[in-house]
Amino acid sequence: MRPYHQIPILECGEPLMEIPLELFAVKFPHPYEKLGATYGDRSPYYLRQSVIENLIQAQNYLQLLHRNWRIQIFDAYRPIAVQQFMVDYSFAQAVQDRGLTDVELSPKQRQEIWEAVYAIWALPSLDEKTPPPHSTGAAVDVTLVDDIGEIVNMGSPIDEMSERSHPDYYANSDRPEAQKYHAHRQLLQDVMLKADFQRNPREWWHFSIGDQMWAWLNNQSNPANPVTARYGRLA
Ligand SMILES: C[C@@H](N)C(=O)N[C@H](C)C(=O)O
Ligand SMILES: [Zn+2]
Repeated sequence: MRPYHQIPILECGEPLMEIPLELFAVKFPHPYEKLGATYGDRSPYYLRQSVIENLIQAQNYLQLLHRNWRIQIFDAYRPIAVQQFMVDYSFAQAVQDRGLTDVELSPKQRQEIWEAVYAIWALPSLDEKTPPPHSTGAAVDVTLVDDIGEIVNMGSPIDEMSERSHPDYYANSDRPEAQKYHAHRQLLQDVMLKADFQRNPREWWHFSIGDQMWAWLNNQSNPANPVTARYGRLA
């Protein structure tokens, strides 16, 4: 259980729709499809209708500051089966990165790796009260591309299982490079928050509106006006 799972969900029934990809930059081929994840009759480029509207707003704010920059969509809707696929993939990858195989893992090593996996991935829970954020169609993983179509350097890749994924990892550095990464992360956060998204406190790239994490973060900063989640699990 994460703290945001205490938030009640009052599903509003808003449809899941295809993101108008021509308006944004898009990570292609999709990183999880490339690994073999399957989406049935939907694709990872779906979100709830008003989440798409807010994402367009965020990009409009961005373009007031940098006329030809765009939000790049890395991932959006994720069925529970894909959440499970990515959790299993990330565990296997972490085992391999340590130069080990599954059968060689001690119970302590196994536990450490699962902790690292679940530090950035949500549990693929089938309980309707604790849906993984992307399975609600309310969460999106994004970065920025500049006017020549280059990905803006945020100082670490999306989905890296390390401290560098923390939004403020570079906040207090004296290194000019690090200060630039932090400024880029702040710019992404500023335009997304201006369009009412909230950012996952553990990941510089993950934003959502209307799910439990969003409601919990809103309630942390504005306890006098508590909100509930309006989007629950879709698949
Ligand atoms: C790991 C990243 N892509 C992500 O989406 N993390 C959140 C917490 C999730 O799994 O919902
Ligand atoms: Zn995410």
